[in-house]
Parts: sequence; structure tokens; C-alpha cells
Amino acid sequence: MAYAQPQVLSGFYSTSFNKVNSRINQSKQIQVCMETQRGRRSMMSNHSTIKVPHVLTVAGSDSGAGAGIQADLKACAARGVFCSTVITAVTAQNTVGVQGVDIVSDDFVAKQLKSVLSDMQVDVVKTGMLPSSGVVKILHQCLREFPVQALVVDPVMVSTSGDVLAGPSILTGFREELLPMADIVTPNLKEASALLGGLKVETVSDMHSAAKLLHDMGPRNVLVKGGDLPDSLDAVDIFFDGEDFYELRSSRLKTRNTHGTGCTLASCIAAELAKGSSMLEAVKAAKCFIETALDYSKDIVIGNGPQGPFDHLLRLKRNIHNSWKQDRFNPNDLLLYAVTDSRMNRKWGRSISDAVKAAIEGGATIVQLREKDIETWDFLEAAKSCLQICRYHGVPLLINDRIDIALACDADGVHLGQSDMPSRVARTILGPEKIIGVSCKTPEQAQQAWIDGADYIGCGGIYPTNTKENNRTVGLDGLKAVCLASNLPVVAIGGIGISNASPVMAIDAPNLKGVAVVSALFDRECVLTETRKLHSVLVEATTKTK
Ligand SMILES: Cc1ncc(COP(=O)(O)OP(=O)(O)O)c(N)n1
Ligand SMILES: Cc1nc(C(=O)O)sc1CCOP(=O)(O)O
Ligand SMILES: [Mg+2]
Repeated sequence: MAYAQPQVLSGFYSTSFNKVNSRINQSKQIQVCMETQRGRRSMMSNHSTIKVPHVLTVAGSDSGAGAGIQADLKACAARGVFCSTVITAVTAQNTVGVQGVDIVSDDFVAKQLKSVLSDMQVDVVKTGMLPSSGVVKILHQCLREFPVQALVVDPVMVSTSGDVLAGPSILTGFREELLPMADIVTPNLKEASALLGGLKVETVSDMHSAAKLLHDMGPRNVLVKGGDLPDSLDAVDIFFDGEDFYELRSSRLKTRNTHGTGCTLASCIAAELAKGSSMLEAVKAAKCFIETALDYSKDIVIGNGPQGPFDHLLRLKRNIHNSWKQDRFNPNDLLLYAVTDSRMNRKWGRSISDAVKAAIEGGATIVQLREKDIETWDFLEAAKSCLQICRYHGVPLLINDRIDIALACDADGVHLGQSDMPSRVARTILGPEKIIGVSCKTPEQAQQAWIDGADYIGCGGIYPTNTKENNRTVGLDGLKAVCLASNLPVVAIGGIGISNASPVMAIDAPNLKGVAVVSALFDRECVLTETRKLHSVLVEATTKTK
């Protein structure tokens, strides 16, 4: 049968989802969003109890923690779902391969299953490595005794390194006992072929046929994963729900860090089902998650073998970048705080990133992107390139107003005003690691900023400014009052430059850590020279006050 060729949509993440109606031979394109999560059911059962979505994984342990139980735990954590574990085997493995397997006895697998299923309100069971037909039988019996909302079967047989994890003896158990109970089965090409008695599954067309034949064995849905398809520029998976075929395509990422993608995909599907998604939504969300995590992790190096793990929680790289810092925020970084302005950069014909680079080379100790009149797309692109420059120099990068941009580029934090997103809300969105600065003109606002979990205060306008319209000037007295009332470090802003920075720094408040400046750096011909000059003034002023 010939199938319509879907086109790959371009974008940040490019997964496309193509419905191929098998009966009328027409195709329909659906864009998969990165974090699809629809059909969420209510988790509140009564006043004080919250039913937490719960996946039980029945799988093997991977000592290298890229796949198996460890991948399942991380995937569920990343998707916001509780995960309990029944361990069927313990493997000694790393990025090179599998060095040993110790199989847990059938009786002890049964014991673990009963412990969890009899007590813990499991929503979805996900299976991975099932090393014997005995384990398949036990699982089948337990699921009859303790029915769950859905069963996701990842028919693990061979590890990514090519090592056999479950022999042919379990094929009958899969075919006769597990697949008929499954809501979805997620084989790769080799597993689909093994389940189908050695049938050739080597092309997209073969994948369609295999999905259909596997569906005939009883699972309600089939996802044949084409990650190993030869000569394919795209990663293509085929989803079949018994009526329609869907081709999921995403551009193939060049990375060695793919160990555990199968386990993770199945766990994400299970997690989304546990949260109440439909099967189609769950598969789409899982595929998007994998794509995001692989892209994020493409350059990380763990182990010396050919297949490394990836970062399910999207945090490892950031921690490495931040390792130059002892603390997540050092108040001394506020000394020379450069705040960008797109109008000024346009006027002087330079890009935002060139302006930031010059300011840092001149001695700026922290940078804020304050881009009031550019498109979101341009803001994000500029933020990404500025972040590279800032990370290279060990200078924190904050984003003015736009929490979404800060999150999207993984900036070090945000600066918020009194009419922006409240800092206590921003803290819940950004988490404890990000830096949050808040603009304050009064002692009351300064106290509130501390209560709300901010890290520093921006106090101004110290002098009149043309950069911010209708800005109230609080003067040096206002600055002093804010500093006195504040438990947080303070940076002064508004009309400050080389000629008047010294009296600001001389107000005798130990928590005044520096000055924030826009026009005195960026509305000048040479940003580097002006920043250098201001830096000398500040160094001299702080030496005097010591
Ligand atoms: C360091 C610093 N302090 C104050 C401000 C002003 O923030 P806000 O009051 O939100 O005004 P806008 O900058 O958004 O116009 C700041 N940006 N940076
Ligand atoms: C962005 C901003 N916030 C202020 C405040 O008072 O909170 S004053 C200001 C503008 C600062 O620009 P310049 O250094 O060119 O005067
Ligand atoms: Mg603001």
C-alpha cells in the first residue's frame, strides 16, 4: 500500500504528526506542541486529599541509569507523575554495553507486584524488561486481580548496545497474554519483527503492515518506532489505533545520547495516560518530550561508550554552566549592571549581542536585556546569543519583564517591576535557582520584595532619566530609605553615569552594591570605552567606602 508522504514542519522542535486515513488515502497534518497535556481530569477527590497520577513500571534496573527503571523514574518525574517500581532484573551496564544480568526470581517479582498493586492506587502499568515467560504470566495474573486504567507494553528484547535482555521464550507470553491486555505496545523495528515471527520490518511501508499485524494480536493501539530505519533523515514512528495510521516525523538529531529513549517514550505515554490524556495525545506529548530532551542533551558527555544517557530533567547542562559560581547569586555581581535598550542599539547600528559583548569586555558584571519594542521571536534569538556570550564570560544574564523568554532560553533570571508579574508568582514559575530582581521606590515595596522571595532590589530613579517615561525620581534620600529598609542587596538606577555614580555609591549603605545603567553605556558611540570608564569610577568609589 502506498502512503502519503508528510512534510516536516519547521520550527523550534519540528515533530509533525500526519494522519494517513487508510480508507480514503488522504493525509491531514497536525502540529505537535512541545508539552501537550489535554484532557486533564480533576485530581481533587475531596477536601484534603489529592489523587496523584501514578504509573507502576515493571522493568529491569540499568546501573548506568540511562534506561530501564531509572529512565522510567526520571521520565515520570519530568512529566509530573508518581512512579512506583517492580524490578524484574538487575543489569550491570554502562555506555559501552551490558556486562551482566541478574534475574529477580518470579516469586519476588510477584511479591513486589502485589505490594504495590494491592495498596497504591496505580493508574497505569508500564512494562519494560520482562526476562522470563514466568514473569509475563505472573504479571498477567496480577493485572487480572488488580485491574488498572491502562497497560503500556514496551516489548524490550535487545538493549541499544545489541545485548539480549529477553530471549525468544517470552514471545509466546507476549503474544498470548500481554498484548491482548495492552492498551498500547511500542516495539522498535527489531522487536516488531521478532513479535511477528521474523517478518521483515525495514521500511515505513513495512512499519504500517507490522502495526496492522500487531494490532491483530490484541493491543488497542500500536506504535512502531522507526528510530533504526536505515537511510532516513527523519525519525519516523507509525501509530495505529485500529482505524487510522499516523506518521510521526521529527528531524533526526545528531547525538550519541540516545540510550533509554524507548523506555522513556513508553513511560511518558504511561504518564500522560495517568494524567487523563487520550492515547493519541499521550503519544504526541511523549514524542515531543523525547525530542526536547534529546536536543537539550545532545552535547553532554557521560561515559566513554558509543551510547550515552540523556538528561530527562533538562538541568545538567545548566548546572555545568553555573559551576563557576559558588552561589546561584552573588550580590557583588550588581556592581556594574548593564541594561540594554533596542532603540539605542538601533540608533548606533549595533546588534544586541554586540552591545552586550562590548559591555562585558568593558567590565559589566551583570546584564539585563530590556527590549521593549522587539518581536518575541527576535527577543528570544537575541537572548540565546547573549546567553552564550554571558556564559562564556561568567556574567549572569537577566531578562526584563518576560518570564517566558527567560524560561525559553534558560537565562539566569528576570527583573520585574511593581506592575509586572508579582515576584512570588514568578518564583513559583522559575523555581528556586533563578535570580529575581524587583524594582522598588519605597521601603514598603522593599520589604515586600524580600517576603516574596526576590534576590535583589532595583531602586530608582535616582536622577531624572529620558530612558523610562514618566519615571518618578526618588533621589539619593529615597535610595537611602530603601536600602535601610531592605534585607536584600540594592542596585541604584536612573540617570546614572560616569559623572554622578560616585555620590550614589557614597550614600553609606552597605547593601547598596552597584549601579544599573542604560544610556550612559548604550547611547554612546563606544560601549566598551564607556563601560571601562564607569567601571573605574565604581571600583574607586567602592575602595573609598571600604
Ligand atoms: C535593575 C533594574 N531596576 C529597575 C528596573 C525597572 O523595572 P520596571 O519598573 O519593571 O520598569 P521597566 O524596566 O520594565 O520599564 C529595571 N529594568 N532594572
Ligand atoms: C529602566 C529604568 N528603571 C528605572 C527605575 O527608576 O526603576 S529608571 C530606568 C531607566 C534607566 O536608564 P538610564 O540609565 O538611561 O537613565
Ligand atoms: Mg518591568
